[in-house]
Amino acid sequence: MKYKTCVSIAETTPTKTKKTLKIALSKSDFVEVRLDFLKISQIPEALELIKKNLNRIVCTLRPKTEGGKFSGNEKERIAILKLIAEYNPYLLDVEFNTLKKNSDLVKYLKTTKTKLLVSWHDFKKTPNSSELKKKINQMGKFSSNVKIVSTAKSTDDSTRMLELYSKRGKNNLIAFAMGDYGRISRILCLYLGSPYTYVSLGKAIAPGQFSVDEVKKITNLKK
Ligand SMILES: O=C1C[C@@](O)(C(=O)O)C[C@@H](O)[C@@H]1O
Repeated sequence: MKYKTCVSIAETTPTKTKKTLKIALSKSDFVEVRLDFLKISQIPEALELIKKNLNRIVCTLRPKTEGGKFSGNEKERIAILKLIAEYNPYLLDVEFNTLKKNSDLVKYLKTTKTKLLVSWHDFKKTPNSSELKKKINQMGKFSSNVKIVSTAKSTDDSTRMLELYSKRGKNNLIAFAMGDYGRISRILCLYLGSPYTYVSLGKAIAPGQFSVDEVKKITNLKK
């Protein structure tokens, strides 16, 4: 069994994105390109530069309200999400809150072949089990690829996120917690069925992220 990684990259120019992507792809199964770190005008160029590798790329365009850096307005973000969908990446990450508010976008994405990863983050805490389960059920209405990420303030918070794997039904679930207390869940999620875990190339872009080398060392202990 191979435990898979997804390196998150967050560069600020299309050229740097391409360069870092090459390194990331040589070390990791998948790469998440955080397109929200680019200026709006640079995103089409970046997509052209990386299109050859999009079958291993998760595209993310996170708004500021969800912890991202996208600098434009929501109308612009929706238009760019539609553009990204045309490139048919391995997965297109779209927030649950965005999908709930934009039935037009949901309809449009259905007309493309793009596989959607519906995501939800809590940057402050880990909700209780029943809230988490309810959330997953609601998210599953948009896609069978579901990602739910919380912030752990205790080991118990982290465990609660991992318990979700026994309730995932038919969903491809990615569930773990950010923060120091969540670090263990970034590894254990792999052993519970997560398709991959998010890692960095060295500098963490989210609280508690391991580097790709660290995760490889750990997962190679058990083959
Ligand atoms: O949702 C996630 C997970 C993440 O926040 C992490 O904690 O590793 C990193 C983000 O780039 C990605 O979109």
